[in-house]
Amino acid sequence: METTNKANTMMAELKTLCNKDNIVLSLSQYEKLVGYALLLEDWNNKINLISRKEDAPILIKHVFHSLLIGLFHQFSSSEKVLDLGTGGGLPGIPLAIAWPDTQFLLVDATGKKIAACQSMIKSLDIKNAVAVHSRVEELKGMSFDTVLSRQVAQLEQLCSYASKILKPGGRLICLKGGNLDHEIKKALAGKKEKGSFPSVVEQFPVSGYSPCFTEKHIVIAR
Ligand SMILES: C[S@@+](CC[C@H](N)C(=O)[O-])C[C@H]1O[C@@H](n2cnc3c(N)ncnc32)[C@H](O)[C@@H]1O
Repeated sequence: METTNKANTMMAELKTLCNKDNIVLSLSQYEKLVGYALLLEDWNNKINLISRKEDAPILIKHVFHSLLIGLFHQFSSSEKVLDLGTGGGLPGIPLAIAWPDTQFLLVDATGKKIAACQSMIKSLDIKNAVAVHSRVEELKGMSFDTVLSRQVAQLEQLCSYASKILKPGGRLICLKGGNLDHEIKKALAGKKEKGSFPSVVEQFPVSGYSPCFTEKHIVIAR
């Protein structure tokens, strides 16, 4: 009974935010997103997946934050997406729920985090996401239209990984915090060693979407 009340309150909160920002989702997608936030909280009590600082609800700080990528990039049905360093499934699981026709591969170097992702994907019956225990450098014979990454590495390093696995014309989309000017300059300066990737880097502030996202940006490298 208590869990149902908590889930209903969370659903109402998420709906308010999504409606305000024109993120259109069905009831079953809201249920899965709330279900994911609850499972992530449970798993986080067992293994370290996300920060344990209780400064903001998981649903906003992690789930809604991941969904914001969809406001800056429309995923398509034929698109192949990699979530590099997914940890507990961020941003890959919320985006797979929101974009059920797009295929998401979630990879992480830590096996127990991937085991948690696999369990959550199964419990939530998410058909378009697969979680694999691997370092990104070890993915062989695979290429992607889009590489996503949240809180994994400096942009220059992420561009180096992405340049080897992106299809021509693909993009790297990162969720990052702080002042990124120096990081972006370094990524652009290092492009000669990475087959001219990236040629363009854009950053979009997301602080307007919630007070939880002060100094946070979406960075898109092409
Ligand atoms: C700070 S966590 C962030 C996890 C998640 N993206 C999030 O936003 O909560 C960084 C994750 O990246 C993974 N990682 C770092 N380098 C990696 C690599 N080269 N290949 C795969 N995973 C990597 C780590 O194992 C760790 O789980």
